[in-house]
Amino acid sequence: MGNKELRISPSVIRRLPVYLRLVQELKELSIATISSQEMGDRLDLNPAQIRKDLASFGEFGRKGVGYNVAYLDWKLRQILNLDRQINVALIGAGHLGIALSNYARFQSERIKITAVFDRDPQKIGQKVGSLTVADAQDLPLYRQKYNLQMGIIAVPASAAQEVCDELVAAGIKVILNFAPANLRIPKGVHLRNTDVTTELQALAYYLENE
Ligand SMILES: NC(=O)c1ccc[n+]([C@@H]2O[C@H](COP(=O)([O-])OP(=O)(O)OC[C@H]3O[C@@H](n4cnc5c(N)ncnc54)[C@H](O)[C@@H]3O)[C@@H](O)[C@H]2O)c1
Repeated sequence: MGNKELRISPSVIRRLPVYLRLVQELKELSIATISSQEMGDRLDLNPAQIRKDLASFGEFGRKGVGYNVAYLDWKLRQILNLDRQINVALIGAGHLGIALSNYARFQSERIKITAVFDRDPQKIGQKVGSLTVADAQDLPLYRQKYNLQMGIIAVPASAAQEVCDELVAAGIKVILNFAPANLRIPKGVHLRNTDVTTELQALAYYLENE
């Protein structure tokens, strides 16, 4: 990973994949150019914000013409390092791990689950899609062999910190955690948590009381 992200705020980085998703939709609709106004309408975002976000990476829109969709696609992928294959280590070949391994959309986005690990002897050696579940102890070996750069934690909360530490020790610095646990990470490691339960709990607030 380059040091380019250090200059760009995390909130801008979070919006870039949203722009990229819109760009994919536009490509499917054979739309060749789009203005920041139209992007804002489609994404429910302020067009000035979009222009400012994109301008952080240089001038690539033209006044009165808008953004060239193909160029935007190329540029966003370049910024997000999605112009190359990113190999992912998935830890935990349980219900969620298997579902994630079979989720084809990652593949098309150049993010590929290249190795699946577990520590349960019953699971090690089993097939998950086209992959064979490996022993979690062998993570450092696989990390080198397959250039694993990203980790996904799909183990129970009780094992999540230990797995996180193993990923970090193996040299993986970018981690997505699905376990409902607050993980400690050293400086230089980037962690994102996704917790379906807390999302649902927050949504439950909006239910009307009967
Ligand atoms: N299943 C879901 O729909 C879902 C949704 C959101 C979040 N989650 C969270 O994702 C995590 C996994 O959920 P699940 O339903 O797949 O659980 P699961 O019990 O089906 O699978 C967990 C797997 O992790 C493995 N494991 C445990 N400790 C390990 C370790 N130290 N190293 C390597 N592997 C280890 C187990 O052997 C098992 O195969 C949980 O934290 C859960 O809360 C699950």
